Amino acid sequence: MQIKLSGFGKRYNYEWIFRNLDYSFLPNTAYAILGHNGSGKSTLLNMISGYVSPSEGTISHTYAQKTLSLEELYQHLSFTAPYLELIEEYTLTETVQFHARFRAMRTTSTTDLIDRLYLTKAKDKFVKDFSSGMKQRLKLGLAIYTDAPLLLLDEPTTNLDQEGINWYLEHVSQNRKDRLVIVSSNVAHEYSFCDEEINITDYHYQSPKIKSL
Ligand SMILES: Nc1ncnc2c1ncn2[C@@H]1O[C@H](COP(=O)(O)OP(=O)(O)OP(=O)(O)O)[C@@H](O)[C@H]1O
Repeated sequence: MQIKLSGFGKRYNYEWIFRNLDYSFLPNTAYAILGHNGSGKSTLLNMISGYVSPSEGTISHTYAQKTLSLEELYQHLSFTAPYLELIEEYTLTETVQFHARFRAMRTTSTTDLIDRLYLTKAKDKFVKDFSSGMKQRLKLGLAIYTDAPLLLLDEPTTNLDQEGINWYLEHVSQNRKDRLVIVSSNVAHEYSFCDEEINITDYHYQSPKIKSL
């Protein structure tokens, strides 16, 4: 997967979040989008996923020498973020089975994925009874092990303790080969494996009046 942003910008009401972003995300590379709280990291990740439209500029997603339409893109990306919800009424096993009905997985079976999550003992537990760290591990596991060439992770270690962070780093590192991985973060350990860093604040818009001061 390759992604090209040209003259990319986002404005909410009258406020430009970022502007004039020209960037190419190359295949088989891991990128970190960095910046302080409210700088626009999640907005950019959502735009890369096709969920949020740009206010100006264009984006293209290319896979196997073909430019993907928005509908095709959804089958080629895997995305998780702290604000995305799980179905609380399902057990862990039901959650994994439900997900696997719609998406091809890199794991061999439901049990295989649950074992990789180190959540075997919780296989029949309802998601609503999971701790916040268990939920985050489940969301990350579903994202990392979905067989998609584009993996987007927004603040991946939210709610994880040190053991959970180690688990995430091990599994994302094992599964980054042959994929484009983009992580949005302001915590160093979340993106230590990344090859490239983009600071979204470099693309913050200043009006010509402010610039000249
Ligand atoms: N739907 C929206 N409508 C209006 N403003 C929005 C909307 N979504 C985001 N914003 C604004 O855009 C800016 C960037 O938000 P965003 O969530 O992308 O930042 P972030 O860098 O991911 O922050 P954090 O590190 O806190 O998660 C913020 O000022 C936010 O208030």
